Amino acid sequence: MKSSKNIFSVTIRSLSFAWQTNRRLLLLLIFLNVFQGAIVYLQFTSFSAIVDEIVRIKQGLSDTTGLIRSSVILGLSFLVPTIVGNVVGYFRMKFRMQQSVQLELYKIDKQGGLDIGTIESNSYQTLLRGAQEWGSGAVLNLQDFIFSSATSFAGIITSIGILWSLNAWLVLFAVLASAPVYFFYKKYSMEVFRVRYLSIDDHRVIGNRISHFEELQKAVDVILLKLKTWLKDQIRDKKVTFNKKITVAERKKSISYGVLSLWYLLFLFAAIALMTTEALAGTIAVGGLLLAFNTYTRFYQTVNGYVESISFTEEAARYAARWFELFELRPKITSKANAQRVSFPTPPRIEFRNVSFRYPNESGESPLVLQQLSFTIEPGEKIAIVGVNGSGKTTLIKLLCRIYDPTEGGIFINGTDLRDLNLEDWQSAIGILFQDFPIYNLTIRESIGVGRIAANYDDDRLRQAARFSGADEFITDYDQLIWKEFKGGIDLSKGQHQRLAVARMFYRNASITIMDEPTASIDAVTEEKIFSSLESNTQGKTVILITHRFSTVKNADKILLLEHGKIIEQGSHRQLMQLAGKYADLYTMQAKRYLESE
Ligand SMILES: Nc1ncnc2c1ncn2[C@@H]1O[C@H](COP(=O)(O)OP(=O)(O)OP(=O)(O)O)[C@@H](O)[C@H]1O
Repeated sequence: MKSSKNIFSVTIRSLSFAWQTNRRLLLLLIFLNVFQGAIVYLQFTSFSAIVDEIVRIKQGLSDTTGLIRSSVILGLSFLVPTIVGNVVGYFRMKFRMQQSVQLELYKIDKQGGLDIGTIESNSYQTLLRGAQEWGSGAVLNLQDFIFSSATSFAGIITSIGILWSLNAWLVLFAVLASAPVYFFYKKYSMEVFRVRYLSIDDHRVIGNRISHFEELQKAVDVILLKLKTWLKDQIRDKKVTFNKKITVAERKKSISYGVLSLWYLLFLFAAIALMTTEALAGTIAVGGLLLAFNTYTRFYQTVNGYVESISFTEEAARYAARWFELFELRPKITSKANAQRVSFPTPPRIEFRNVSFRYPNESGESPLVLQQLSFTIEPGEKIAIVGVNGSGKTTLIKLLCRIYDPTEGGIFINGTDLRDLNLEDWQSAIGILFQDFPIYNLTIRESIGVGRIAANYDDDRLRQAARFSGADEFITDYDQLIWKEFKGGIDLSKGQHQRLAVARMFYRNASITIMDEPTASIDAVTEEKIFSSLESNTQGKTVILITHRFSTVKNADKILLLEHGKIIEQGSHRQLMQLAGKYADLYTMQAKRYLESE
């Protein structure tokens, strides 16, 4: 019941999506499918008319006029569906392709507008995996179901009409013969289906294990760590278990179908007995007998086919529902309706006032990762944030970029609460390089240029950014594609990728530049070069640097030391060293290790 409700509501939504994107084609297809469902019965009626005409001619009761007319109709009843079938095939293909593009674009549109909190939530990820399982095919299959329903309904109604006109008992027999079909499909066909789809996780594991033999990085470990047998055993075990389950389900299905066929035959015999008795009594002609038999068997086939498609569609509906749930998601971090439009050609004053934060968590309250943070960043200041792993450094800058909003307290930009500023305006004033930055499979020009698309890949600006980051040392051609799988594409080392990412930040040239471990994979010489470029080219701009290398923070105007989400010390390097607290300890420890290793 629940699944029928689900299939119904999701099918209506897929219909409404199709209606919004191409209603003309949708209506045309529904009409043509209804036509296809009904026209086949014209073949049966005209054929039975031919038989009756022949009998009458033989008995000398008629001339050939009726025979010729019925023959022409029979010919047309074969010709027209063939033509219509081809037309329907073409339009269905066109419709499917159009819908598939529309669905993907609509999904991207929705996903692109979401906030990070939603994207990283478990429920969103589950939803996404569900939607990806069948891809847009899940929704397209539902739309196909609408068309096949049109054909089936037209067929069922026409055949009931014909059977009724011949003998009302035939309708009862046909309905009773078909009645258990749904139950059998639901129980046994779906069982096979369910085994397949419940094994999706196992198939995922199999796919993952196979990937160890196919992907270069993993294949290296397979050879060096001798993982072949270990992986092969896992693949075999999963496959054998799956095969056993599917064999059991298939066996049950074929036995149940045997029982179903016997039930059908029972009513078929009853129908044949009824009709032959009538034919012998002369209440119906031989043609009528033929028509009854053809219509009766066709009715059963149509119901059978339709029920099978319902079972399949119920499964598709489950996945299609994920698509529609995705479409309904709304970002939680948005601009207020009356948000203040701003632009920051020069950096603003930033103030954190008693900011506390916990990550959104669907399964209960997560711990506070930032607690009562209060500090200011004056325009043009160079700030460094240091602290051990997990102390909250990255989280702090995520709040500043308004990827999340504080749980308590507020961030004030030139005195205005960040939540009252236009989100896009604020984010376009910031350039941020995260430690796990993305690698773009683009050309070098694009890979740097995406830092500010609006600057339109300005050549001088690109070259300057590459020089500042040290990326110019390995760039020979700005149109070189960084994608090894493509012909002529190249791969870069981790550090080279990071240099490009830093170049992207220089190219962005934002009023507030934030860099989270920007030189983690970069050699010492280039690191030095990047920091001196940063110093000389960000005059008057605010720079926030997160790092574990204390040697790189000495020149910062202000250093914040975080521990367990709290600022435990803040000040310049000199002030903190004089304080002789935790910062001084950490700095001295690192410096000592350098000196010892010399
Ligand atoms: N998306 C998230 N959801 C839930 N908790 C998170 C998330 N990201 C980070 N945390 C938690 O918040 C705390 C602070 O993490 P954060 O990444 O800010 O630390 P960090 O100081 O930048 O660490 P590192 O030096 O390792 O980069 C950690 O305990 C971490 O587990």
